[in-house]
Amino acid sequence: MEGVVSLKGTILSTRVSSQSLKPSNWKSQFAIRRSFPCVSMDSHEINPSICARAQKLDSRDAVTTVSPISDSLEQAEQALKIKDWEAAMLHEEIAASQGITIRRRPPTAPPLNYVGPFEFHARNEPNTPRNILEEIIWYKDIEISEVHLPPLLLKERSPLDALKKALDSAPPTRDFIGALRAAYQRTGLPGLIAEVKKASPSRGIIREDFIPIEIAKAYEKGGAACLSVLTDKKYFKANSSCTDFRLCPLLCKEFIVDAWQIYYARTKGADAVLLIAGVLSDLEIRYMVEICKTLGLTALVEVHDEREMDRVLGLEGIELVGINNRNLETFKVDISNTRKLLDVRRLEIIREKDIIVVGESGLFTPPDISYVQEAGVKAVLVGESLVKENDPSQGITNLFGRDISV
Ligand SMILES: O=P(O)(O)OC[C@@H](O)[C@@H](O)c1c[nH]c2ccccc12
Repeated sequence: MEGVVSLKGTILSTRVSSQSLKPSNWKSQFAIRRSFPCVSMDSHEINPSICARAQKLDSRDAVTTVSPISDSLEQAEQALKIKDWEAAMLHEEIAASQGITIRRRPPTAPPLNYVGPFEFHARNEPNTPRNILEEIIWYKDIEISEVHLPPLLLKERSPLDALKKALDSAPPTRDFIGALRAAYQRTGLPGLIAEVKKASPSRGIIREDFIPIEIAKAYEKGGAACLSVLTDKKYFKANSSCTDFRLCPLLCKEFIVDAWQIYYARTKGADAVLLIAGVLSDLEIRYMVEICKTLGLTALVEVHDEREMDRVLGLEGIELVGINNRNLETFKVDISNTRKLLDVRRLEIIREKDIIVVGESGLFTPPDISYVQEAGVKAVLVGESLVKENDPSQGITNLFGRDISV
């Protein structure tokens, strides 16, 4: 069985035999030291016993140095994978303590994406995703890191070092929030983030003749302040990575579970990325928002319920918050969700922190736009109602009840 392991920054291909793991001895075979290059764990955020385990088990983003006591690389690889899996289990504990119901990985066995002896792990009930968001998240992990996409794994085709190098010559990012503010001031209506998406798990194929660049151009002509491009291939049928149209500022709409994806999006022309609070812990959001800032990207942090909203409003450095009217676990859409989350107390925090709120999903008519605007949003994210129009540019005029391009 083929396996790949990165030791001391070198990518090495190894052959992993199904026999190579002996659970009783893998821990004693190797000394594993890890360091935390950029994450500091605030002990006040996490309960002390978790914190103690965190120090023991370390973080998924840690840099790993392995000193093989025996000369078997295969066993080193297995030890690393088990360690990683243990750390992921710790993550689940932290996430659960913050009310996150989406499990990042199957709970009762190492995830499907692990090769080697774990490939025969049981497909029992807890290892079946409970809803579509969980399924997407589990698959995303496989897609970016472990699954064998020919000829190489996605992450290994573009390792972080290569992405960082590519960024040295990348054009600067454009001001996503600035564009939304300017549109709001110019039109008196919420700034439009117009979404380029071919399909979704809830709606199926939305548009058959789907040419992203044509749709993007029509959006810009119709007065969109920013674009959003869905890049998930399996569930949203995207046919490109975050295409850099070089039109208005661009949001790369991905299910981000790994900081590597942020770098990748930046090299593909993104000016902003989506962070979903229902999937990411507070620490991860803070960490990823910091990465975004160093890369000049805007983070749109998406919430769906009150608990997520309060978590996100309590974090430092948040500038753009999206309220998704669609429950990604059930697909139910209800635009009154925007109003429900924007009560007087939260609106006050939003004003104090100078946060822009984006109303997302299920917006089809001028009354829908007025409704979320009155609730307090200064921007909207709209896909389906525009994509399915023959002329998406005219779709924008219909949506706002007037031509917002002038
Ligand atoms: O097509 P709609 O209902 O106008 O929705 C657009 C956008 O809000 C939706 O695509 C979306 C919002 N958040 C997401 C997170 C992942 C995938 C998709 C989304």
